[in-house]
Amino acid sequence: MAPTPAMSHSSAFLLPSSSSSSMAPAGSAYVLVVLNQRLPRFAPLLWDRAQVRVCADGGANRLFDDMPELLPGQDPDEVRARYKPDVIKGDMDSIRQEVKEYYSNLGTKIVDESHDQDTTDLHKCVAFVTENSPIPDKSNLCILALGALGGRFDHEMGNINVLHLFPNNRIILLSDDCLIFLLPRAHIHSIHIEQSIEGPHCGLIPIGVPSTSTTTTGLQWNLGNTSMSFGGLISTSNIVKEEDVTVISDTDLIWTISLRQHS
Ligand SMILES: Nc1ncnc2c1ncn2[C@@H]1O[C@H](COP(=O)(O)OP(=O)(O)OP(=O)(O)O)[C@@H](O)[C@H]1O
Ligand SMILES: Cc1ncc(C[n+]2csc(CCO)c2C)c(N)n1
Repeated sequence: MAPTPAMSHSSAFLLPSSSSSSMAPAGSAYVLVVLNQRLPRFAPLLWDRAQVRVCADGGANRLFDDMPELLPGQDPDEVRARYKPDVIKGDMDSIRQEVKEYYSNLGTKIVDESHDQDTTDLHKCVAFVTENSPIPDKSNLCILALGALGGRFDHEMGNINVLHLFPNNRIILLSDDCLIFLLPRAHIHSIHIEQSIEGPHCGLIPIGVPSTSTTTTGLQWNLGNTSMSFGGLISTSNIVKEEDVTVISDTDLIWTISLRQHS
């Protein structure tokens, strides 16, 4: 039998610049996707670490309005000119005209897909990144979606669906309060916990299909060859207990962990 492939995960991209281990994990190429919710406090930090920056439709309004507020004491016009997205993509029903013109005049590529009313703006942006982004080695790509959680429930579910639509891409959904990513089935997942910025609350959730066998280490309530399903057991309000958590499961699972508020 072929050995189970290993996959490691880390939130080191959220470590402050002063931290000794704050650099992106070796080789990761970050792409930022700004969604249409208030920018999280760490947006400027992740912007600087990203190689490509994309706004999903109304996300461009948030960049325009919120970035100067996150950087008080700096000239708002200079901030706006400095934080110029590479691409704005979506069905363009939420971006304000003045914002579209402003970034278009700065050279941002505008991709209007108003004809497609069957896929979300996040879906459109992830498709753009995986198909067209200038990053040469797509295997190192990690897409950080800002403002993906904590808002309208239909949007949150649409965002989680994007994780399942692109199971072979690393996509992390972020808000000020927590992050979420997919653990594709049949890998041994090793999740390094950055204790200064995340935890202790976490969850492992089988969205879509029940798991018949999930095994974990490093949690207060570990699973041992346990099945999970909606209507049965799902792991919420769990607690990380070790620096590394391992998960193996026969179906895709969602991993979520709380973000510390002082970070
Ligand atoms: N309240 C929210 N909660 C979570 N994600 C959101 C929320 N609002 C927007 N998003 C994300 O930002 C993307 C762009 O948002 P935008 O408001 O431009 O979309 P939209 O298609 O115009 O929404 P709708 O027409 O349903 O209001 C969405 O595709 C979604 O991924
Ligand atoms: C069954 C079904 N439900 C909802 C929509 C609407 N919808 C889904 S994604 C999207 C674009 C949002 O920018 C819109 C309008 C649909 N097409 N099909």
